[in-house]
Amino acid sequence: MTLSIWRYAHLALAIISSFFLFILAATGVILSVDAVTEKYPNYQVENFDTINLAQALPALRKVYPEIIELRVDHNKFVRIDAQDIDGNSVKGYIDPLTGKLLGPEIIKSPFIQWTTALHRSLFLKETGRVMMGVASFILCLISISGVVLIAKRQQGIRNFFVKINRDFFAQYFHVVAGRLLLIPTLLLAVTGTYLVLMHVDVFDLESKELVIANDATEESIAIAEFKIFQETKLSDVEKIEFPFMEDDPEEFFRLTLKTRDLTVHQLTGAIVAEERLAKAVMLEKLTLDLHTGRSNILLAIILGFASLNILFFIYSGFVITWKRSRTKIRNKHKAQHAEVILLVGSENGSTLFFANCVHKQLLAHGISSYITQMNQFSAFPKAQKMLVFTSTFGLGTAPSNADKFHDLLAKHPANQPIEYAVVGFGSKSYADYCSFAFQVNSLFAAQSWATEFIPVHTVNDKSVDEFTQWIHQWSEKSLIPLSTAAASYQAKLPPLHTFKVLEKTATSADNTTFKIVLESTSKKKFQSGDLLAIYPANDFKERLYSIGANDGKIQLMVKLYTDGLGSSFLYKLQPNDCIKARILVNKDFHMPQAAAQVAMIANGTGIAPFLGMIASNKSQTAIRLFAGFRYNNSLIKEYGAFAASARQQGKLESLELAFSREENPQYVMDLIAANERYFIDLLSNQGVIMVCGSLLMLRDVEKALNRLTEQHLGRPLSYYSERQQLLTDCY
Ligand SMILES: Cc1cc2nc3c(=O)[nH]c(=O)nc-3n(C[C@H](O)[C@H](O)[C@H](O)COP(=O)(O)O)c2cc1C
Repeated sequence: MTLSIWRYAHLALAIISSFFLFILAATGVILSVDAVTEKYPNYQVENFDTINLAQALPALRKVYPEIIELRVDHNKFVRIDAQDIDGNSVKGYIDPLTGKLLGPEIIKSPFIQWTTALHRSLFLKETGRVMMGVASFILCLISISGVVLIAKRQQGIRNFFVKINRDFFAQYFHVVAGRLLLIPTLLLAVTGTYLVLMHVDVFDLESKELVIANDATEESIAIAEFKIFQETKLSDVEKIEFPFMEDDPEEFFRLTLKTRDLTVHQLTGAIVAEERLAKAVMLEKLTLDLHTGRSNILLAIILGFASLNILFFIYSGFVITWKRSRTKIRNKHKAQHAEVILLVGSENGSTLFFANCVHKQLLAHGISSYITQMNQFSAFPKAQKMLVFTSTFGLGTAPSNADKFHDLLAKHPANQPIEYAVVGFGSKSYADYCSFAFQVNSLFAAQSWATEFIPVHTVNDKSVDEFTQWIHQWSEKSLIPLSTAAASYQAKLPPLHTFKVLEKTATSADNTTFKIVLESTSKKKFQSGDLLAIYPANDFKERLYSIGANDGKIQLMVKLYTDGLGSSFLYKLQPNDCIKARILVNKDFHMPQAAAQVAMIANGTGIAPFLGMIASNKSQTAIRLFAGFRYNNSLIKEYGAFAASARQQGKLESLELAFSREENPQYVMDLIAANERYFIDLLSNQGVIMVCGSLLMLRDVEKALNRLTEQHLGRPLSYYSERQQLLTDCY
């Protein structure tokens, strides 16, 4: 909870000031480049810091009989405004010991002047300065809240600089750059704020005057003898105004030094008046040096990077926020009425994304699903199933939207039995891998009303493959078909394409399955086993069909349900009609390339991808097809004809059929039992079994195969499925 307050403060401050910070940072980068480049060409002379005025001024007077002004800038370049012996006006950088002209006066380009004005005040004068000052102050607060967030993330300030595990690019670099450039960023922010405060007269800038009596009796001496000139280094000088008329005792040298202003008698060298600068003015100069890096090239470069990094912070900060908030929780059903409850613990939004993909599919299947954050856990009187999707943070602790779950679960016990399943999202780079998910699993296990539906499952680094493994398990046990295609759980959905209907068969009294052949108008590539996602109601409701690829065309086998949204939509289509759909690559259910032997087991429309795989079995893999149907109807005759032709071409070894509603009812499990030896040999010889069709059939097939492997091979079926020797796609 406390994390949230800091995070919200950090975010709110960033949002409020982002526009101004963007301008400050972008112009800051330009000005820092200018601060670096203005040091080239280098007009600083050797041993500059040792030269005093008693050395420099007499030498310069020889070369320039009339000097109006001498300035020493923050680069330690000496600039003169004078007339030379020939009476020519000279304005430029000189060697203070020889008077040699080193280069012309540099005037800031209009672009730099424009950038400076924008940086300081947005061209809005005093109002703009105040706005930029406030933005700088907010940057201080953002930096401070950022430090707190990093400390919390690192489990304490002691671990501030401990290695950071990479979650995703924007977040990783936001934190890494935040740590690296914290000091320069704070420096920019504090000095920027102070400079604005100076300009709005918050501090006393009055110089204090201290008049020293002039000793009128002193004799005239050469300026090289002036004590004050001997004591004053050029490096302490900002500006010297020379007397207008030489020898006139009423005309003085006026020296603006770093810490004081002096009026010096031009004949005797006596200090006539001295004004000491207020501390605030000196501090302002120092602040300006620190803010601009104008007096130190290394500082200018570091500050330039810090400014550039502020731009990156703005970008990465918004990416993080977008990722956290991109998945919107939308519920169609009320919590009190929902049968399936999805509880989500997510810090950065990725777990919520996975959970929401499941939620949407459940809704599309007409299941009353309700998704909420774990910290919103309350009474769910109609719940039958609870699915927990949670990440782990810190040292195995809850994400911030799940930290109250422990208490809430105890507070709201259910009055009905509920089956739960927990999916943990984490990273193996942490010692406490998914430990919060395990804690939650144990919490549920301790509730009298809760029964574990399937064991806790972990997902490392947001692996879609590992997540679909859980989907397989959960679907198979619940008989609720969820997509096992990785593409269904990726943030970037494949694009929609237009598909033209080429052919569609009709259903008949003894056959409710029809075939529809589609062609992609954009020549989109696909393989048998991929899925076609259609949107019959033109909304989020998605229906998936297994693709059988046939000569570059998509062949679907669809069972027509009178109230089926997807099947009736497809059945109404006529040749030449076009639909929008997307192809979801289902690489876990492609024809295995390395296997010498493949057994294909299907029931009903599950035969569709196998028809395509057999038709394109050019490598003549030894395929046997085992298929179960209800009736031996006209469609089966077509399959028979297809199989006979495939066998002739060497693409298929055999087709074995089982009919459940004919005389001597049989199921595919009976076909497996009748071919025991074949299946045992196939698995021991690295062959692959593919299953497509109903989840119920899959469950029975797996039972039958497991019995075989345990009895004859001494291993459970899971041993072979882990080795990709059992591929399934059931619904
Ligand atoms: C600061 C931080 C601490 C983390 N701590 C753990 C941890 O202790 N155990 C773990 O398994 N994963 C840990 N992770 C990894 C996340 O749990 C994992 O990236 C997860 O997928 C993030 O999901 P979310 O985006 O829904 O929050 C941590 C990640 C971050 C950024």
